Amino acid sequence: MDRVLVAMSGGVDSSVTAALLKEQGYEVIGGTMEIFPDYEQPPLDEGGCCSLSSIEDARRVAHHIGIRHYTFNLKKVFEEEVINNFVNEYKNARTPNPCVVCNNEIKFRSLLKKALELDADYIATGHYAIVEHNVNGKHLLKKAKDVDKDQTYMLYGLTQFQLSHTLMPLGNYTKQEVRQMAKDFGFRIHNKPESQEICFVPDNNYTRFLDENYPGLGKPGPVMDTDGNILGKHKGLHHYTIGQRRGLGISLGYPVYVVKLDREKNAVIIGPEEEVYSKSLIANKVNWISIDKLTEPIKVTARIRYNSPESHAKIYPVNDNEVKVVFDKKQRAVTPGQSVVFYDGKVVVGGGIIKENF
Ligand SMILES: Nc1ncnc2c1ncn2[C@@H]1O[C@H](COP(=O)(O)OP(=O)(O)OP(=O)(O)O)[C@@H](O)[C@H]1O
Repeated sequence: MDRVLVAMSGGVDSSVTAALLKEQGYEVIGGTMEIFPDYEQPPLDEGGCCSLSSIEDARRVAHHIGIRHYTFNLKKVFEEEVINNFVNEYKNARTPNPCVVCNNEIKFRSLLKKALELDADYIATGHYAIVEHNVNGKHLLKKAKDVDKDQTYMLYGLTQFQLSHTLMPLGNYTKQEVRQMAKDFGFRIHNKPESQEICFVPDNNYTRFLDENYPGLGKPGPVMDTDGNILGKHKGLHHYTIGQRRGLGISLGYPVYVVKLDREKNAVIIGPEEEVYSKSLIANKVNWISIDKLTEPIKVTARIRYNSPESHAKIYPVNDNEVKVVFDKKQRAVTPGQSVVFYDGKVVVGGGIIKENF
C-alpha cells in the first residue's frame, strides 16, 4: 500500500484531500507545518493558516478520519526562504509572489523531505491542479477543472523529482463539490472561509506588514515622469506597484500611472496609461515541466499574474536560466518580481520570474 503524507492546513481543501486519499486505499499520514514567525502569530481564535486553532482543526480532522498526524516546525526555513525573499524583493523595487517560493522551497522541498523520511511515497496537497505521472516519461502539471480556482500559476516551479512524489487529488473537482464532500465527510470545518491571499500578511496589507516589521526598508524619494522631471515625493518604493493609479497624489490634468520603480534613483516613474503597456519581457530562474529545455522558439499562452487571463506569446531561449517572451498584443503592467507561466492548452510548459519588460 502506498503511503502519503497529506499537507493539512486545517482548511476544507486539504481535509478533503486526506479523506479522499484514504478512501482510495492509500495509507495516509497528516502533517501540518508551523510557519509563521513568532512576531506574526495570529490570535488564538483567528484561525488563519497554521495558527494554533488551525493546527487543532487539522488534528481533529485527522482523528475524525482515523489517521496519524504530525506537526512540523518549519518557522526557521520559512523565514529564511520565504519571508526574507519577500522583504528583499520589495527592497529591490520588485513585486514578489511568496506562494511560488513557498511551494518550491517549503511545501515541496522541506515538507517533502519530511515525508520521505517517514517512508512516504508521496506528499499530497489540496491545491487545485492536476499532476499526471509518467506521461511519455514526464510528470505533467495541468490546469484544474475549476478554472477559477486553478493554482498552477503558483506551482510551475516544481521539478520532475518533486512532481514524481506529488498527488493533487482535487484538480478534477470544483470548489463547490469539495465543500459538499467536506460536509458529507462530517467535517466541522466544511464552511470555513477561504484562506487569505498571503498567509503571513494580516489582512493582505503588505505595506503595513513591511513598515511595522521592517522599518527603514524604503526611503521617501522623488516621483518623476519618464523624462526625469520631478513631480512630487513618494513614501518608499514598496508602497507602489506598476500600473497603480491611486495614491500618487499628483494631478497633471490626465490620469497617470506608475510605469516603473527605479531602484538606482529611488524614484517612482509615472506616465500616461499607454506607457504601462509592454510587448516583451525577460524572465529568469526558469523551470521547465513538459519540455526538457527550450532549444527553439515556441508558441504558448502566458499568464503574467495569478488572476490575469492567458495571452498568446512566443518564447525564445536566452540561456539555460533565462527566456524572452514576446506577446502577440501588448500587456498591461508587466511587473518585475511576478512570475510568468507558460501553457500549451491545459498543460504547464514552465515558467520563470519577470526580470525586465520592454
Ligand atoms: N500550514 C500548513 N501545513 C500543511 N500544509 C499546508 C499548510 N498551509 C497550506 N498547506 C497545503 O497547501 C495547500 C494549498 O495552500 P493554500 O494556502 O492555497 O490553501 P487553501 O487552498 O485554502 O487550502 P485549505 O482549504 O486546505 O487551507 C493546502 O491545501 C495544503 O495542502
